[in-house]
Amino acid sequence: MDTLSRLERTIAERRRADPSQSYVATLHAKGLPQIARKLGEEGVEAAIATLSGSEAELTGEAADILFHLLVALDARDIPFAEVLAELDRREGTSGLEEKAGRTQ
Ligand SMILES: N=c1c2ncn([C@@H]3O[C@H](COP(=O)(O)OP(=O)(O)OP(=O)(O)O)[C@@H](O)[C@H]3O)c2ncn1[C@@H]1O[C@H](COP(=O)(O)O)[C@@H](O)[C@H]1O
Repeated sequence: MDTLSRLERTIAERRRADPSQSYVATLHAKGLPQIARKLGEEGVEAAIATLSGSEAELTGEAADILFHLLVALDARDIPFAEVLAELDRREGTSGLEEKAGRTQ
């Protein structure tokens, strides 16, 4: 099992844990708005690190954003496999075609 799949499984397990013992459970106890807020914050922090952070800082922010994205997907009951399937669907199609399809 790969790293993201293992993390996805851990996050699903920790969802119902004691919030005093689990960061994932703490996020769930605070609700979907907090889960969405953390994902947004991590996105901004990753963007800032892209512009002005060290390689280590951007690597850390990238890990944070993947973690918080998996928490958000789990909270909405969307398997990560569905995201991968969507990427597979786009494979071989130019990003410009994809963009044009979305604006039609
Ligand atoms: N990969 C992660 C992971 N990455 C980042 N984080 C947490 O995400 C938060 C990042 O938010 P910030 O940088 O804003 O830090 P913060 O101010 O402490 O966060 P907030 O209090 O504002 O939420 C930090 O608290 C990190 O500890 C993670 N917490 C957990 N995991 C994984 O999830 C598993 C389950 O964790 P628990 O639910 O705690 O058992 C762990 O074993 C890890 O594998």
